[in-house]
Amino acid sequence: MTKRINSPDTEADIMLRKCLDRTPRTSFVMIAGAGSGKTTSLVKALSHLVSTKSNELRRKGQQVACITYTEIAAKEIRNDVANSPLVHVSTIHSFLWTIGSPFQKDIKKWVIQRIAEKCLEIQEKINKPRTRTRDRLVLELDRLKSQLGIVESLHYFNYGTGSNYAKGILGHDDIIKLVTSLIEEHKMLKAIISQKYPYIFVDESQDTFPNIVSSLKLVDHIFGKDFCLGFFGDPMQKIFPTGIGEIAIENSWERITKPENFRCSQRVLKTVNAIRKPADGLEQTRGRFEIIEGKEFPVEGSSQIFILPINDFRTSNVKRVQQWSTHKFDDDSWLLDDKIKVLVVVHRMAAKRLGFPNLYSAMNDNSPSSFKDGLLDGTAWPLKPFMNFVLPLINLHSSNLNFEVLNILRAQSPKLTKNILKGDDLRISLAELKKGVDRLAEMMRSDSTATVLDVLKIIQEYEMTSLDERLLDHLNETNLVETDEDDDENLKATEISSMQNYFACPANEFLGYKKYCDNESPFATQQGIKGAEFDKVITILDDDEGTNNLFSYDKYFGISSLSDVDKKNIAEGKDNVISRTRRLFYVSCSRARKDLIVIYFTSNVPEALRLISETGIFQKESIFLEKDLASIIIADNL
Ligand SMILES: Nc1ncnc2c1ncn2[C@@H]1O[C@H](COP(=O)(O)OP(=O)(O)OP(=O)(O)O)[C@@H](O)[C@H]1O
Repeated sequence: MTKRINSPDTEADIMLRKCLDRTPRTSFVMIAGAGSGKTTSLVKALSHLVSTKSNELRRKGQQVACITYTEIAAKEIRNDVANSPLVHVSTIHSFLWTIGSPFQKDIKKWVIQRIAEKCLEIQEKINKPRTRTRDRLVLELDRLKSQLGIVESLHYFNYGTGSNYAKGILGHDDIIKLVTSLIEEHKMLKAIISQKYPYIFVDESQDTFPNIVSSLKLVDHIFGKDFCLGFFGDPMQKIFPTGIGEIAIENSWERITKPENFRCSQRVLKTVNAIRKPADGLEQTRGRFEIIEGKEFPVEGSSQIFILPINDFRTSNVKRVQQWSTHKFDDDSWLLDDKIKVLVVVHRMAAKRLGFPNLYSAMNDNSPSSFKDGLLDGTAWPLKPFMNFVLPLINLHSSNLNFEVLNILRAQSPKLTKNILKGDDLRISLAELKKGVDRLAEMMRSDSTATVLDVLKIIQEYEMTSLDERLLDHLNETNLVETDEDDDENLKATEISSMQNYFACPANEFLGYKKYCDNESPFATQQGIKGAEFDKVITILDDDEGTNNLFSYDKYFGISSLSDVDKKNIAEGKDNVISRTRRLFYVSCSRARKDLIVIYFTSNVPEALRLISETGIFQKESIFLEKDLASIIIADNL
């Protein structure tokens, strides 16, 4: 059994077990702060159901469903419940596809309707008297209309990274829209869900799409007697704009809270509580304890901030702070990559050190916001052929795992999926694909000069995986329709220039980028480390390095003034730059089990010092400046 299961029971765990034992079944929301053990309670609840309901679940062919935010989190939970076949742990997209994919006729109807909606939107644009791009829009309309004909003839739709209707592939966004609408419309699907998965738990529920919550609530509404929906979350940890935040609790539901924080040392907990205070006033208790010679002691830990100027020495100043910490704490592990976690908002600093500066610039600088956001976790659509195909493929290829290489090709290559090949045809196709794999491996070597475009062309030439339609449009320079002049921002033009920069990037920059996304470097994003924890955390706050206007530490601390839009959002009680940044800061600081160092780069150090001293987030003696690093000398090219 794992550590999580062995954690002592809290009142919340006992309350949750009682809730799960109740007939008729009762849905619930567990809402509690960072490090309070929500995921631990979830794992214990799964284990309780496996031990108390296994006969019933087996007899009825049922499973307990557990939806996690990432595949990494899903793996951890599967491990925690010893891979019990009675527990179905998956990410939301894969769960929805498991539910929706048998309804192929309805899926086809939905896709046809979706294309028709898109046609209508384009037709409306064509009808506008000021449309400059009528000719291109007409072409786009023709293309969509011809897709309609192809889709009519398709018999099977599959789930992929990006939608390609003509090839029968539905991407992430479409899966969410499609399956939630199927659940909403079909009572039979609601019945099937409640019969197959009588318990559905959702972890990190604050970042779940609202339409997923509402469609699951519909299942509960009709079949609630035999169905239990459980959400585990913390609205203060909502990171993504698409997340629901707080889940409204229905009348018959149970609300379970947890007052403790089991993760953070005493010092870090004080910081975390002070960050949260202006939001909802929640003050967590307890903090981390350790057992020494059979006795429990609170872990004191540390929490400090360095306020440093924005200059050319930021990267080396981070190193200096690490060096300073080794002296201060008499602990060399501050210099070891695998002992610390450095959390950044945007990654230029990480990108430079890990060898993907061009990829970073192409996807971040003057690019559409979906590219910038998707760069943070590897989900931007242009990156997907590399993240989901090229990198796993060359990794297996370099380890001579030919069978696994073949499995990827079997699953992804249209050469193998669109026709059932046998005998010589199959042999010829496989030999061709092998050539393609060898060429890709060559192009991705660290000494190769191949560009992203070169790699994509090879994928296309050898039909190794199906490429997203948007990507194909840029590759083939087709359908690059520009938006109307009366649009606020010429999004398509921005996308076109970003894609040109992206195509010109050295393809092997993806090697460093992958390390970054897989958390194999000390760097991670403040957005990407939900649910995780580390002994030593360095959080870097630097608006100057980022162009993501969702967050601003200068605005949060009061160094720069708020825009009219910010003021309007605040006045109207809407989510705003201050509340978003506070949540990001809260999530990143609350990852530290023992020691936390915040490094804040700002253009106005004296003012930042004054304002931060007033917040009470850090003790006065824990606030440091550049002069405190004076004795630390390291090479500036680090
Ligand atoms: N009852 C408990 N007793 C002691 N330690 C616990 C208990 N519950 C959880 N922990 C420990 O506290 C830490 C945080 O737990 P967990 O990750 O489950 O919290 P969480 O609420 O899901 O966190 P977050 O929302 O910040 O991601 C883990 O190290 C876990 O082992």
